[in-house]
Amino acid sequence: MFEKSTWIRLPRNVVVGHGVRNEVLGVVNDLHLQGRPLFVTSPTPREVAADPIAADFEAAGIEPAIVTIERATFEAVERVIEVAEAEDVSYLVGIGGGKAIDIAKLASHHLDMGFLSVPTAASHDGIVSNRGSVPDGDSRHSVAAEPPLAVVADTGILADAPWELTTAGCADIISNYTAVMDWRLAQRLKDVEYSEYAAALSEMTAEILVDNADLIRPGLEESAWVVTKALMSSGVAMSIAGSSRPASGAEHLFSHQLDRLAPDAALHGHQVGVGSILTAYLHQGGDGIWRDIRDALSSIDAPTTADDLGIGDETVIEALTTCHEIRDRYTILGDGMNERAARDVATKTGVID
Ligand SMILES: NC(=O)C1=CN([C@@H]2O[C@H](COP(=O)(O)OP(=O)(O)OC[C@H]3O[C@@H](n4cnc5c(N)ncnc54)[C@H](OP(=O)(O)O)[C@@H]3O)[C@@H](O)[C@H]2O)C=CC1
Ligand SMILES: O=C(CO)COP(=O)(O)O
Ligand SMILES: [Zn+2]
Repeated sequence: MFEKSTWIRLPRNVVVGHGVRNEVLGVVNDLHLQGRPLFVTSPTPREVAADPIAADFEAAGIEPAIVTIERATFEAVERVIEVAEAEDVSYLVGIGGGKAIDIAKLASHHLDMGFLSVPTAASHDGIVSNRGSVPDGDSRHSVAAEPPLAVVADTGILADAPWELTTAGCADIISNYTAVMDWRLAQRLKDVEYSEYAAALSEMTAEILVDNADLIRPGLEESAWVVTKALMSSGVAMSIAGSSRPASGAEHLFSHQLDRLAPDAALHGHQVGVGSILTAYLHQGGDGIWRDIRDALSSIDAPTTADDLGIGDETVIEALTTCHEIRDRYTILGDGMNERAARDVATKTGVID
């Protein structure tokens, strides 16, 4: 008897375009959300978007509660939950980059409330996904969470954000190539659950982005449009898979370890991009696609070396040799690289001198 079942949860409304910041209230009405919202944001996105959106709500007679978080931590999730309970809110709106959206997503899951995703930077592919990514001591959890009921992505805001945030989003997408290689490897060696549809969507998203690399230029609002669509598509791949596997392999483990070894040195997307150069080489050797990944990153001004990331060569080696321990996710790193092998791949790919 065939007993397999799946439950894919996706946003009901996706609104993308110039000036759609003004549509958040309309989306709330369309979803029949009642009561008071809690806006979860971080310092810069608060100024850029959360305060103006709050003014729209106030003009309509709804006074949002607002909580501003500084870092993506489980303590921040708890704080948001406490504020939500104290302020008697009915739904959440995550307004910001990856940290604000992840925290809103996790808190809404805990509270069993809907949430809206309002990205202010095209910097990560968690905009739509049903996963939250939070560091916890020596490990980093990819936690099942509430997917957004709706996404409102204002390309005007995204295009005005610092250019490096957009190149970080591109690099997060380009890293899908190696994430899918790791996923297929884990399926072959460890029989992990695998979805061909999610893998194909994730790879195709990276391919479309690379094919449109010439449209991705600073100051062009069309760039924000191209990148945001790719970020959403990658998030949908994660939701179809019910895991971050289509978009997170060993290159993400490398980045998560850098977050511990060199906090705030570089953006998530930039770190995973450099990780992807390294792990593509590990998968396929010198003749494989590592050069294409490096050239694609370089063509959009994303970092390709330790220097570009602002970290030392030894930090790269430490991250490479230890990041397999971060979580129980089988990748090309297997049970860990030794130092000589790590130095070899990092030197041959030009990531370190
Ligand atoms: N759940 C998922 O599936 C995924 C989750 N992630 C997670 O997302 C996070 C990375 O996202 P990322 O967006 O890089 O991180 P942040 O949310 O930390 O944002 C990066 C920086 O951009 C700033 N910023 C955001 N919007 C604007 C704007 N419009 N103008 C100027 N500055 C702005 C933030 O300012 P400020 O410091 O003031 O807030 C911050 O300094 C990581 O925690 C990662 O693990 C990434 C991919 C997928
Ligand atoms: O960043 C992600 C996908 O781009 C997902 O992050 P995790 O590695 O925490 O699952
Ligand atoms: Zn990522």
